[in-house]
Amino acid sequence: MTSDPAPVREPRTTDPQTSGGIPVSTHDSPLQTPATVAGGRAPVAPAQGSTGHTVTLHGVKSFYGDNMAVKGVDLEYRANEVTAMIGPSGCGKSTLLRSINRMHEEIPGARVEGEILLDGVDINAPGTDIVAIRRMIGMVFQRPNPFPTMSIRENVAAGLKFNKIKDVDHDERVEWALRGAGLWDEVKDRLNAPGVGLSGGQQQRLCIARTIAIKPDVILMDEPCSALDPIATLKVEELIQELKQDFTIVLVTHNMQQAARVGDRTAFMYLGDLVEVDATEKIFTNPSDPRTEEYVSGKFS
Ligand SMILES: Nc1ncnc2c1ncn2[C@@H]1O[C@H](COP(=O)(O)OP(=O)(O)OP(=O)(O)O)[C@@H](O)[C@H]1O
Repeated sequence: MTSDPAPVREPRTTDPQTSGGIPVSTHDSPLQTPATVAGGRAPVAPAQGSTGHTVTLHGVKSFYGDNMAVKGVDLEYRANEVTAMIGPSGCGKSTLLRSINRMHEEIPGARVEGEILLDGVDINAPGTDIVAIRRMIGMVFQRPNPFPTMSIRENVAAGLKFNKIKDVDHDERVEWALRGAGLWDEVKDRLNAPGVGLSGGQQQRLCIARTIAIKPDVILMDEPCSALDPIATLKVEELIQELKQDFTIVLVTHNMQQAARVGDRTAFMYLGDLVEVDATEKIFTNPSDPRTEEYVSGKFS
């Protein structure tokens, strides 16, 4: 992080009008359509005394056609925590992640069963506004994916434009997000330069800035460091630690050291099942299930 004050610590609960332009709704749930009003929303009420947001999974099953890739997961992603998701290749980590912001269903034949609750509100309820969900549940992908024709500034402001968030000063929000992503000092003198001109690690932090610019409640990260060198990885890991003060973070990673460094809790998945979730230290030193023990001790990968 830079020496600048971490802007992501801005108390978001006092800032409902600029909290991402998520729909204000006259419906029972702020996720319901039709509801898009630029710039503000009635926030999904967080637990009293908390600024954070919780995602709760009840019996979540994710299918590709007849193939059940996620086999009934019960799990709570707690506010202001990083939950690391680990497990061997193909165990369903990414599928579960994409189910949480309704990206899974974009794949033909794919569907989800069970309940996914954001602060108690079912994101799959009939009439739910998918755009609103993706605004509240942001995602950072494996490979940095800045928009190739856009400048650094435009990349960060893109989410504000797409979501028609007009009642905030875009330049201020761009600076806020870039500071929050620990990138401001490196790019403040070249905001109009192309985003793709940055290094891989900087591009990933740019994508994180783009994600936080619309102030989501939850950030899903799918192996965000897998394309980065160790120094850039460390920077992004430090950033994740900072961001959890304002966001609920789910981090899919193949890198067990990363889970140990960054995760408050770690969830181990195997063959589509959630085997266990616990404090990261417990998972790595004294897990409850022998399969977890075997995996974290490197007996299979
Ligand atoms: N688009 C798809 N169509 C059909 N099956 C898929 C698709 N994507 C994933 N799968 C299957 O779903 C299962 C879970 O895959 P997923 O990518 O979620 O696992 P993962 O744990 O994230 O793996 P990795 O660590 O290798 O990324 C696998 O059996 C995979 O083959």
